[in-house]
Amino acid sequence: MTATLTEAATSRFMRISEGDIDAQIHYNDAGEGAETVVMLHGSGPGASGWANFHRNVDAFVAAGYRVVLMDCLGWSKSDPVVCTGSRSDLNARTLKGLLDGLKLDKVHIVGNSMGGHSAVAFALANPARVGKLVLMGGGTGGPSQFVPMPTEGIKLLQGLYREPTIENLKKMMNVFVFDASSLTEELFQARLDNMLARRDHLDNFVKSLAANPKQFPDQGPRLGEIPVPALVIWGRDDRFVPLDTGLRLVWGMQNAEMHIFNRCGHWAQWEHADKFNRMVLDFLAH
Ligand SMILES: O=C(O)CCC(=O)/C=C/C=C(\O)C(=O)O
Repeated sequence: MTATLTEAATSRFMRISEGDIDAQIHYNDAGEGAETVVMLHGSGPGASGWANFHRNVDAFVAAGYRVVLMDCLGWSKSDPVVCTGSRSDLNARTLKGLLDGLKLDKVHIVGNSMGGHSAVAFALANPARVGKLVLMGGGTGGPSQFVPMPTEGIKLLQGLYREPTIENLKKMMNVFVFDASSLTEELFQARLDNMLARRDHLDNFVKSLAANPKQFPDQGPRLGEIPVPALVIWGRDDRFVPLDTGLRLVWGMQNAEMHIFNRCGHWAQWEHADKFNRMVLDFLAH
């Protein structure tokens, strides 16, 4: 039986020099498999690889994968940044620097929300380095055709960056998931602690938005360049990035399929962790 992994035991740092990036990156590294799965977190205040994927790491390591959770610049224990261009491209360049440092030629990528946007940017810039893609609630196939943008969830997220209070955090997280009764005081507190530990990250996100409100440009016109197998996973009740933007990804990519969970918000990997883990592991293996 595999022992439960901890954030502290898997925590690592690396200095990265990649183009205009010269920064220290934090990541978690677990397992020793021949194939590696990189997991990329979303853009909420206090997000991190571990916060987003703590219900998934064990299952992937137990299935024989090495799992790397990269904390993007501007989140968690990675260096601060003000991003005035495409944050998807910035994250993709950072990931390239990390993979070069780890001497990993090819990886599978699981991206949550902003992580999905960044995974698509990485696949477009480094096509030979991606095995399979799993995109959950993200990928930037363009704006929703049905839901006013920015969505209710994104407005709450930006409000929380501007005023990082427990009240605003609860408002955002209640919209995050389908079943808000699954959110515990312990989870709120952990997220609040993460957020307030790095006020510089919060301030920098607000400055980045002021400099460039379109941090995640539409990659829709280039989706057809992506040939690798892609599994698109969405929550029917996603109030951050609406379901129809997921359909556009399946429409655009050469080799994509989609699974929609009902009774599921923006965090499928957490709300439906067991089924998510089984489905993604099956997709990676076949
Ligand atoms: O603005 C977008 O399109 C992306 C929004 C996003 O990444 C939100 C993610 C939130 C989390 O996953 C989180 O805070 O844990």
